Amino acid sequence: MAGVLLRVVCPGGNVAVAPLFGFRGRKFRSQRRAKVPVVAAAAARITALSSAVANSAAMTSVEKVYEVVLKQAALVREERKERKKAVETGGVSNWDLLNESYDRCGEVCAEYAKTFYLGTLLMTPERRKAVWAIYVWCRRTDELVDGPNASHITPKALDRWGQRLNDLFEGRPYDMYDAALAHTVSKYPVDIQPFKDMIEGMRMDLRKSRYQNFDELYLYCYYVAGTVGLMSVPVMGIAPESKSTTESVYNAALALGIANQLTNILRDVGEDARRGRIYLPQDELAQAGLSDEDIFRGQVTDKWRSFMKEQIKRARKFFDEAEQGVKELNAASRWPVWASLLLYKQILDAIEANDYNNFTKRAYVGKAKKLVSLPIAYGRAIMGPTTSSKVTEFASS
Ligand SMILES: CC(C)=CCC/C(C)=C/CC/C(C)=C/CC/C(C)=C/[C@@H]1[C@@H](COP(=O)(O)OP(=O)(O)O)[C@]1(C)CC/C=C(\C)CC/C=C(\C)CCC=C(C)C
Ligand SMILES: [Mn+2]
Repeated sequence: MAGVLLRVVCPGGNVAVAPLFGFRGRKFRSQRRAKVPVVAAAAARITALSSAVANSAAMTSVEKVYEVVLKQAALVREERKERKKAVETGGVSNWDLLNESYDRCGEVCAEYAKTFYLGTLLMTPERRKAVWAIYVWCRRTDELVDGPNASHITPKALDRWGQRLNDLFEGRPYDMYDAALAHTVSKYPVDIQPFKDMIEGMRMDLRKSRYQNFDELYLYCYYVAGTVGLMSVPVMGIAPESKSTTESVYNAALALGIANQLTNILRDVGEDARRGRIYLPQDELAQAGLSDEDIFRGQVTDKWRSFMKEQIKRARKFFDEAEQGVKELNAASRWPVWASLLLYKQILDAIEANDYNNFTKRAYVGKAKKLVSLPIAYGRAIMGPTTSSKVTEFASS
């Protein structure tokens, strides 16, 4: 019987291995996917194309990332066709332990990310648990380079984290948190690629503290945040009545991640500079007559205001692109995603309200505005997919 073994490191270091849940004859998604040769062929063709093309140095980051989006969309599109019935959830032999794993993920999400947690409470219980599991893995990955032990992290440690990810996707989770994600990826058509790419983003954070141009910054934003969008779409679900191409929905999810990360960078300029990190593109700083020293000095000048206005304008463009895709999501997912989008986007308004002083003032959205955003998000969420038929599905054959 294929099963998920929970490897629990006990006090004193010995490892207990407990069957968490056995899938009676069930194949894990990665094994099950082999049953769908079309998916493997589509993915192989796109991988071959993307690796051939990706070798050409001329590819921009947007083109490189779009290759990933095409592959993700192809995988999900084929799974949607194959998934004739609701995903069976049987075969789990220890629901209590699994539900405790999900509950622990929910506690971490509530503790570390109140805004996202608020969004997940607007979801169906099944989707909420899956997003909690994804959130915890993302947070743990970010904490490797952003958390209290960041100074000890090495590329080798990231290699081990990547191996642990492979094990998780193959149904061998290391701990309770991994077990929740192992169940989530066996239940939803979530692919491992965005998770691997997020780890690549952490490698980038280890070796890079400056970004020469927006092409470099875009790739970083894809790695650490656009990936979250790609991870989330299979769980959020695309509305059955949507006429949009899968690629366009994935592009919107990618755009939301990019928009969030750009906003995060603009919010944390002072905090990041104090850690010796400047994510803002060097060429754009120079064009605005600004230097790293201006950022370390932390003075709000007219040059800085003018530079920040352009940066905020670009971040808003990515939010606008993301908004095109939210209405294509499953009805049950639109409210939390609208809420999360509107709340994060308002950080840009807060930076403007602070007269662009993101050196010493942390822009945030107050409780009143958060509360007002919920009914506004609900009103947006009622609007469903565009009914006009769009470009036919990308010909993956
Ligand atoms: C309801 C909802 C949107 C849920 C998504 C929750 C989720 C899985 C979030 C993961 C966030 C995370 C911890 C990622 C690790 C790397 C990281 C820290 C990314 C930055 C997030 C901000 O974290 P925080 O505010 O805590 O910042 P600090 O670490 O304190 O500096 C990021 C800015 C990226 C977050 C990216 C997203 C939430 C993208 C979400 C996109 C979707 C859900 C796609 C929706 C689909 C369409 C079609 C639009
Ligand atoms: Mn962080």
